[in-house]
Amino acid sequence: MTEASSTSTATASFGDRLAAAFAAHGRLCVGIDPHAHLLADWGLEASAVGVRAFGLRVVEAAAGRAAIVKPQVAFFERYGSAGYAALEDVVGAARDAGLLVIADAKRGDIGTSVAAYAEAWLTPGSALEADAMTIAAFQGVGSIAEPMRLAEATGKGLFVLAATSNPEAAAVQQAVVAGGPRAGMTVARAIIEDVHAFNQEQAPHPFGTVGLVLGATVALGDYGIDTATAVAPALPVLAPGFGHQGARVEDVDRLFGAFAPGVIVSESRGLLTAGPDGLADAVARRAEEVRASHG
Ligand SMILES: O=C(O)c1cc(=O)[nH]c(=O)n1[C@@H]1O[C@H](COP(=O)(O)O)[C@@H](O)[C@H]1O
Repeated sequence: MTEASSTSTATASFGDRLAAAFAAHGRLCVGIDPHAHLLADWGLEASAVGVRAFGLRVVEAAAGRAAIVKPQVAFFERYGSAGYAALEDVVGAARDAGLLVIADAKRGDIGTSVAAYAEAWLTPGSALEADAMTIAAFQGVGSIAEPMRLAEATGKGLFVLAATSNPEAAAVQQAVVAGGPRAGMTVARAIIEDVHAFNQEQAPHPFGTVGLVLGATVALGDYGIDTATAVAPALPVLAPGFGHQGARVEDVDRLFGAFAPGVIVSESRGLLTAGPDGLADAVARRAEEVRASHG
């Protein structure tokens, strides 16, 4: 087998797929967050039927206009097994429509338990199969070693919470690591270093398998994060906080510095308030603004 043919038969990594999605559709991620008030505004009932219809409508509006959708699992979980069935339909429809799906599940636990969460979202053929999931490493980055390996093996991605958009997280994420090889670094910075080290051990791709969640509402310097660091350009960054939480698309380069090439601009309510009839146009406009401001 030639080198070229062996490459073409290998599973594409999440980093390869993310780069392709950026090139085809830009960096906008549309959040699927069926809040109760949005369901009411959209004329949908507060039920599993309502969140299913909401999610499918967002998928329809995002397909071909944005690269990524991010269903917020919590809003589906409220309706128990029927909510999960609705989520399966929404995730499946999004993937069929060519969108990358980041399941916003924010799982975290001891290693054996978090490994099972990762199997649910990242195993090809599983009922909830997504392209990536959000995950918490506040029980130690070592606790997510198994999900990191699974993602690498299956061409899936992970986004590890590091500096989140909510202000009340600052005291924890700016705290200083007490021991081990990252002693003296902030928690947020230590997570970045560990994620980068994992990606470095894998085959090179445009972006690593494991990325970060860095809120667009926070000053990364306050978290001990150097936005000029050389590790940054290869890291996918899920950046929530645009729109409703106050961050602006035109500030991406200023906020993220060297991380900007990997930044996914994520927005939920700011787009979803356009309503079912206005959403497609709102997504198209925001995607264009993102493209105009940072490629
Ligand atoms: O992982 C996330 O997506 C996330 C991380 C973070 O630091 N802050 C944050 O707001 N989020 C999620 O991003 C979405 C933000 O929604 P809007 O504020 O409506 O755009 C919600 O689903 C949050 O759960």
